[in-house]
Amino acid sequence: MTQSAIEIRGLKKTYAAQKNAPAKEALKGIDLDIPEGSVFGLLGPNGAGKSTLINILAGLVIKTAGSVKIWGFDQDVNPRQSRAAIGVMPQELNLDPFFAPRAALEVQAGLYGVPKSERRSDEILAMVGLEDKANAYARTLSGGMRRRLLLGKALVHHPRILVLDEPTAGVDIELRQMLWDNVRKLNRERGMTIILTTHYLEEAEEMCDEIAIVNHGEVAARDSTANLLGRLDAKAMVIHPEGAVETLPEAPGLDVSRKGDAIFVQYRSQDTSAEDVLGAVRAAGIRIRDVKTQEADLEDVFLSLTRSRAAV
Ligand SMILES: Nc1ncnc2c1ncn2[C@@H]1O[C@H](COP(=O)(O)OP(=O)(O)OP(=O)(O)O)[C@@H](O)[C@H]1O
Repeated sequence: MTQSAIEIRGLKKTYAAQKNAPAKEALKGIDLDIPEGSVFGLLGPNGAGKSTLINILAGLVIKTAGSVKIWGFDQDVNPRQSRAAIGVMPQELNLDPFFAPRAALEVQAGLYGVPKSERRSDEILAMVGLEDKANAYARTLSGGMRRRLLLGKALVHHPRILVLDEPTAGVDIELRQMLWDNVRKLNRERGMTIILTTHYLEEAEEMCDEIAIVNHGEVAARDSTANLLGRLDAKAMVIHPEGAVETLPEAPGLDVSRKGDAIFVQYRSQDTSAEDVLGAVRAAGIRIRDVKTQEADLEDVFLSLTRSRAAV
């Protein structure tokens, strides 16, 4: 059986009430096992609790209840070992502006107590493509370079598990590709377990073996990427007719409604083709002036998953 790199049981986090805000239960009892050697995606809408979860793993936020084991080490019993097993690339570009990349890596290694003989700063700089910026001040680095340096910093203590919080939010295609390549390499060649949060379905599809969807502080779904995305094949077509429409088209598998003057048709691409939809529209005597198709986006995905879960 595959070992768990991370084992989370009954994890709860309530942020205390502030002057202007009531207490917030950000995590409501999460149980989650993340298999060793996997690339695992944490998806969820804004405010779902992903950052809270990751920050607890990273030791930056203190949990309210429950237990977390990282690489077999319970955070409460072996805090040092559990922290050493994990590296986190944060979302914010929070770099000390006075340190050049090589110095930043050395300082980080020092913080983690990595002996000089085991430091690999130049190797890491080469890996993230910053060897020619080794001695440039951080404030002179572009956003993309800063992000790569943050990835480097997360790796200095040779962690078994790498956590990437929204690694490609707002980055260009070239950097995204480079980050993906790096992450794949770390996973395949070094067996590193990777956990990433993302808003991009495409990224999750490309990178992750398994996905957990977090919603309102709970795990709403957890499955292999293929199974999960297969459940999300909802599509929609917006059809602008010539003239007014008396009767809406009807056919099995179609969910038809009006959207202003247009006709809005939702269907599943596994069971229904675009031709089936257009055929049903023509069969209702409607002449088509224009058509647009829409893929399900992440919001639809969360809605459909949370709805189907509520219905169980
Ligand atoms: N320090 C804090 N104090 C009070 N409430 C907080 C704090 N941090 C987060 N929250 C609240 O907890 C909930 C979960 O937030 P969290 O940042 O974990 O969500 P998220 O899924 O990471 O969202 P995003 O995708 O926007 O980063 C939100 O309602 C948020 O407002």
